[in-house]
Amino acid sequence: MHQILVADAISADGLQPLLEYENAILIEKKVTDPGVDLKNIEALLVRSATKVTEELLEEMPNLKIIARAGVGVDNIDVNAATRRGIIVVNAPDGNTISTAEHTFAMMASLMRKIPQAHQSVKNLEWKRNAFVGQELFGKSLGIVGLGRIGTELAKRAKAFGMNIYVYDPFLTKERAQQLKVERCTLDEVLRQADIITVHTPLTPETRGLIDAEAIKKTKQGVLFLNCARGGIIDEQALAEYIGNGHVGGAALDVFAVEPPGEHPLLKYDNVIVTPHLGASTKEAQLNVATQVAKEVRTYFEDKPVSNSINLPAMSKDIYEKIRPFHHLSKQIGAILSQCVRVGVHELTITYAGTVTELETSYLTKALLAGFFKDRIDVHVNEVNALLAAKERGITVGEKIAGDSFGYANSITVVTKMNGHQFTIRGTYIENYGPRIVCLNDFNIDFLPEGNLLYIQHMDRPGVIGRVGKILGDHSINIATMQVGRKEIGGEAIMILSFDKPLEDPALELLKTLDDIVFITRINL
Ligand SMILES: NC(=O)c1ccc[n+]([C@@H]2O[C@H](COP(=O)([O-])OP(=O)(O)OC[C@H]3O[C@@H](n4cnc5c(N)ncnc54)[C@H](O)[C@@H]3O)[C@@H](O)[C@H]2O)c1
Ligand SMILES: O=C(O)CC[C@@H](O)C(=O)O
Repeated sequence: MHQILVADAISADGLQPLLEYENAILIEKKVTDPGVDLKNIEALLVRSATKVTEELLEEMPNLKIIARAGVGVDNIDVNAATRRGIIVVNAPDGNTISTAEHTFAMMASLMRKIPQAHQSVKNLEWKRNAFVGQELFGKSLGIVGLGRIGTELAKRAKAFGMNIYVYDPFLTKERAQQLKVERCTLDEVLRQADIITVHTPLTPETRGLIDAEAIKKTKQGVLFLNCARGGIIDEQALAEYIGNGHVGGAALDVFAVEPPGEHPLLKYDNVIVTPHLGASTKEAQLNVATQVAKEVRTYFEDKPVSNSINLPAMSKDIYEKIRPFHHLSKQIGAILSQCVRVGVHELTITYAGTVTELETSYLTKALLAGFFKDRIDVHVNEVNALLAAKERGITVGEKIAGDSFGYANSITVVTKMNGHQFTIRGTYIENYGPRIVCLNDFNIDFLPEGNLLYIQHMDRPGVIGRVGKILGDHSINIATMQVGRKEIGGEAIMILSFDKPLEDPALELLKTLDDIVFITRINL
């Protein structure tokens, strides 16, 4: 049973895919609540309240997936999760419309002073002259960050007759033309806009993007909106420029620290605020909860997740194509690890034939995950495989080759250690399955599954018989046996498979046989 901790308030209807999943137990508690057994939690579902820090991850050794029911993952230490092989997924578009609508509502409210007028009437006043506003029509809206939310906002602002100026380093000319917005530098946006709104993620680059220097360049009376993340607009600078009258007002849904407490910005009448409500609609909460619940279930069903922050995205169709090679790569890595029981410093993986049409970097990571599986304490998967190799000084190379050795496809790994090298090649044969076709430069053909024994020996009469006798004496049934050699009388190999793991006494006796060069169990 997978234990899933729902640590923040997440729509119960949206959690349905997990509630209906017979292999999961849902625990709806905060991470700090007494009695929560963090050690056994395998999936953690959060919004923005729970801070998923490295310290928290240390207390959760079995955690495999963190799901953020929303867009921003700045409350999650993604690097720490990646190091531990924990997949981080989010719900990137479930709350786009709600947040764009909220930003629009904040902009309209700020321009028409609706919150202030509302409060005044509630205070039994009737001051019609005190709340003269401005029209949106004909005004210039500067959008910093034209992603999902920025784009939806731009469409709505266009419909209100606003002129849109956008700064987004990743916005193409074609896309700007299509959306009928003007592509500008940040300086141009700052100088031309009557209202400036930010819709970027909070990153080291965007933190303080709108600072005192930037605000100085804006028009007298400019209005600022922040419904993205606190900190993109420097709050101290904003307070200073509202205080000196240069900035005409601001509408803020987010703060650098939430809740903001006694904050200098809160004392100004021309600053309107909401408590991080951008995504707080029934529709958005249902969307994001359903998206992440499906992702977590998909993950536990061993299928590819679609919205991972730290794994390449893959559609179901692509995954179906890559799946057999993914399995083969893992098995190759595991065989390599068990055949080469010394430290390695270089691994080169070469792909040839039909497999090259797929995302081979994902296969390389799978091979490394198989390689590290029984070698190191850390749980290694496709998320942290490259990092695990780097941390251990292993250079990983990936190549595409034209020659697939007569097969429709081939995956070959060559590893280097102490002046030697070891090669394994596998292929996937349609309607037949995965096969290992080369092991330590010997041509062979075996299924990489189950309890195997790899014996390298001299090609002399009687060796196979003596091996068979020892196994028979220990009541070990040989399920399959494949042999290969390079030349008559030289070295040869045999790969045996058994119905149950080979036990130590038989292995030790086999090692004493003449003509045996190398022998090792391979458990897959
Ligand atoms: N208030 C809320 O409740 C709420 C709800 C949803 C999202 N958000 C916030 O809004 C942000 C945007 O969401 P989205 O779904 O539109 O994300 P998105 O990824 O679709 O868009 C982000 C855009 O920012 C641009 N960008 C990145 N760095 C930039 C930079 N230095 N300067 C200018 N542009 C830059 C990107 O190119 C991208 O187009 C999220 O990261 C999240 O923090 C807040
Ligand atoms: O969980 C929320 O309500 C906030 C979500 C929002 O900040 C996001 O980044 O998606």
